[in-house]
Amino acid sequence: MNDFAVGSVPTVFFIPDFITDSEHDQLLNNINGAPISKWKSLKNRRLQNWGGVVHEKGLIAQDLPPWLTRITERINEKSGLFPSSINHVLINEYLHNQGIMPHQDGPAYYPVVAILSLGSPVVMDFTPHPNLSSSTHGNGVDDKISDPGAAVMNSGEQLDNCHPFSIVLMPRSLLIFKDLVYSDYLHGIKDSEVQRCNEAVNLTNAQNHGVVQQLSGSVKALDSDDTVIYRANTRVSLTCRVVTKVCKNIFKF
Ligand SMILES: O=C(O)CCC(=O)C(=O)O
Ligand SMILES: [Fe+2]
Repeated sequence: MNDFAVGSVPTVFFIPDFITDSEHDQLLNNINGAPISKWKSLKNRRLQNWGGVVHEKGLIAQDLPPWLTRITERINEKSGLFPSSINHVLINEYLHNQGIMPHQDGPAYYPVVAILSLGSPVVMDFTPHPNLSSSTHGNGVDDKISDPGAAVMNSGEQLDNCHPFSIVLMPRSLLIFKDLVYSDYLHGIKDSEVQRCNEAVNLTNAQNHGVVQQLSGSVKALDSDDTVIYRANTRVSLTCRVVTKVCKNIFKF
């Protein structure tokens, strides 16, 4: 995996062409073919929850469908970073002007997350927030937003190696982050249609994939010489994780 480490903060890995074009399209077909009742609408995106419900006491597990285990098993094998089979997949769908507020994933999950991207590229921003590491709750399913205003650092010491960074998530790519970045950073996607990526840790790679360009015209909060991505269509992502505690025999009395 070290071949795929990106940026200067350890524990972030990016594999640009993790799946083929046809696997990409098959996944989208399966996702779009799921019953409409499988979608849960949130304020700024909609999602499908696979693997069961993440409950306070653990996962009330349901088997993942074969079209998902095919991919989660490959992620497990290739990364070697998960302690057991991936048992939970959250599928998020974002329209071209939707995003996800900066947040930290809940403590129910083992601190490694793999995000497979489909559809439109987006920029994911990471912001250090060491104060959060021991203070979050929730299951990561709801839009639980940590207050970015609370990101006040009491001293610079802890942050010597911690600075904000961003990554361009191209379709078919796999992002994995863990440990420090999982616990001490917030991650989010801006809800803007044009996203700045001048300093993305994988900019060269994104340029090679032809997903970035120079800003044309003027866009609020962006400079004329900014390198950007234009989100022309919908993005769908698969957030794959391990819920360590699984409720067994929940309906057995
Ligand atoms: O869609 C993404 O890339 C990120 C999703 C995410 O952060 C989450 O579901 O916790
Ligand atoms: Fe997340």
